[in-house]
Amino acid sequence: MSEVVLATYGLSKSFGALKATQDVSIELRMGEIHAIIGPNGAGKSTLIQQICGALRPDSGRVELLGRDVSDWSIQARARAGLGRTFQISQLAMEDTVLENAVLGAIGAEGTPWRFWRPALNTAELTERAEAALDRVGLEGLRDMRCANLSHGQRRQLEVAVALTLRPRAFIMDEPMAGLGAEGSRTMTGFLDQLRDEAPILLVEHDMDAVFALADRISVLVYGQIIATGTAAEIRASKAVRDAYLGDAA
Ligand SMILES: Nc1ncnc2c1ncn2[C@@H]1O[C@H](COP(=O)(O)OP(=O)(O)OP(=O)(O)O)[C@@H](O)[C@H]1O
Repeated sequence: MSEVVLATYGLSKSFGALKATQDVSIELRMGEIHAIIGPNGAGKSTLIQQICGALRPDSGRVELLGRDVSDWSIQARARAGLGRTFQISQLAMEDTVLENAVLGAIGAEGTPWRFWRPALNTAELTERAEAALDRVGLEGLRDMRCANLSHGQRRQLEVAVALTLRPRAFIMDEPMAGLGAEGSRTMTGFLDQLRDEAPILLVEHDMDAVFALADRISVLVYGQIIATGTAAEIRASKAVRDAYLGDAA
């Protein structure tokens, strides 16, 4: 079995009486896409936030590349190789595609934010940013203002920004959200290739994309993982049908 890159052990988080995640243990292995699915309010965002370091769990721990990162900041986890794309865009709309990617690369180096404009001349950063744009197919749009990109192109740029960190593991929160059929196909094809570079923990409501991409799927319901398995195993699971997928399986 391939190497575990990212793992949670017994992550629990409550908001008052509400148990948003309960004893969640999952593994992300080299080369795989592991999807987390579940109904609205199941705890998917809460889980991701605990993995990224935005929310402190009540109990449990997070390991990245075999190191316990539970007490590390978001930035420290990112520098250690945890790449992330967000549900809500973090792009600087007035800046160009290349400038946004360079911003990501600067984040990777830990350079203070205010120095970023002069840093545009730093060949290494620009090279890293250009390589990431190349990788997502946006190389022809490097001088376009981000505000002028289509929604799908912005999603691609968000992945490029994350790629400038040279992540060892990716966390993606609904990368298909708001994409039309063609945009979803493009993104699906892209994620399919990306998994070889860095495994992806994928939270996604688009079940066509999940079943097309995921090597393994974990189903989260009321904060608990009720099943983990291949797409075929998850489709066949009575517990999953009853709790979530119903006839969609
Ligand atoms: N900061 C918070 N304070 C109180 N309750 C919260 C907070 N964040 C989330 N919750 C609650 O925790 C539960 C899990 O929410 P979460 O957003 O993690 O679910 P989700 O699976 O990501 O949902 P969706 O698919 O709709 O994004 C929900 O009942 C939500 O209302």
